Amino acid sequence: MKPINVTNEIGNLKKVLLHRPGQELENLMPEYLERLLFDDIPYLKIAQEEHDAFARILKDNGVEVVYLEDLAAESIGDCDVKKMLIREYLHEAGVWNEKRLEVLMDYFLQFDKRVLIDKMMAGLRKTELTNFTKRGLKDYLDNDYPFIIDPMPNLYFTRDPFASIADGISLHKMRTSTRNRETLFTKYIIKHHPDFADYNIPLWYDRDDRFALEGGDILILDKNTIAIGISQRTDPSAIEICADRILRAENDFDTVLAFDIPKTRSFMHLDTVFTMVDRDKFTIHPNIQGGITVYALTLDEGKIRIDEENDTLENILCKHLNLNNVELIKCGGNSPIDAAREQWNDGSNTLAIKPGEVVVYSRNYVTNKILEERGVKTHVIPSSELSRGRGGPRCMSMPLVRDDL
Ligand SMILES: NC(=O)NCCC[C@H](N)C(=O)O
Repeated sequence: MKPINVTNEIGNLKKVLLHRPGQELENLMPEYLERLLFDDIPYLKIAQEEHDAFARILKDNGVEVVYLEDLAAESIGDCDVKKMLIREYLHEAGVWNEKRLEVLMDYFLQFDKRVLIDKMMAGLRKTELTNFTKRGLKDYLDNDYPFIIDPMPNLYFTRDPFASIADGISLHKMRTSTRNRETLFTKYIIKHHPDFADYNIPLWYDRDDRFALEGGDILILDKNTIAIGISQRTDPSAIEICADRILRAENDFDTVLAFDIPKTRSFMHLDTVFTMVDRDKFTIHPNIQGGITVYALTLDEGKIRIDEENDTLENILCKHLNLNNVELIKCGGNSPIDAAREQWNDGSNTLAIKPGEVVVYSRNYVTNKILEERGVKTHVIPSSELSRGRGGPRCMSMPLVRDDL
């Protein structure tokens, strides 16, 4: 079996990548929430219990669950790789002072692989380093800043740093430096992990590419069609570059639909406002139904051709997915109050585990009831704490293998 195979959004989910939230959440402080892209501080113990319930539901439904932290640790086959990873991690965390680098290399090298990965993810408090002394000018200026290395609290949103597409991945350049560091783990996994390294996995985008692209914006609507959001997190030029590479490769994809969505935090990624739940059913944020523009990117005589689609979202989806009818299921139904509240908690962000079966957050009960009434089976997970990071079940998962449809 190829290590990556994803040609749709809703086929039987076979293997998925998660990250169990860890100490990185305990390093969140009110002062720095905005920069770290959080709106509140989850209670770690309960967040872990909720996350375990998520993983349990997936496993009970035949999905193999693998964890980012395990794969990253298993990628460190020898001491050279370990050193390379730590060095790159430190550089990307903004450490450049030679003396500080040396001390931190020694600090991280003392740990076994799995503990090392947890430590890297958690970040480093000044109090954890015995004899922390001021080295660079920055240390004098940041006197009150409690971290030597920032935590990576968004890691449990495995949807974003890379996306599985056909037998390859797009490895992302993230919009913000806090999230860009996350993609380093994927880089090492595909290069060094025994389950991935031998496959020469195609890269449709790379973290060294110039423009921002995030996985929450990428939805594989069917084996021919990929949707990518032009959003607060994803640049149009990144979509063109990625589309060009995918459309030229040997696979069935022939169209990339670029959805121009509002560039605001509440619309963050395309999957914040639009997910696929069945062959012809989608959840949506009520506000996108009327007013979004979609551009169809195809290859025409070896060059990317762009067509602006001037039609309703329903008609655009019917046309490209060869369907007679599609159902758009509004988050929160017809009540603007329920819609706003449940949208805040990712009511439109569902993870399909097979056609017409999705994982959803318990707190979005209005939307969940509507889904059930429309014939969609919901697997409900607890959601008091996980939702505080502003992502739902789709954001918290990256499919590695799905059945083709
Ligand atoms: N695909 C997604 O919408 N992921 C959710 C990411 C939430 C995270 N706190 C962020 O702002 O990046």
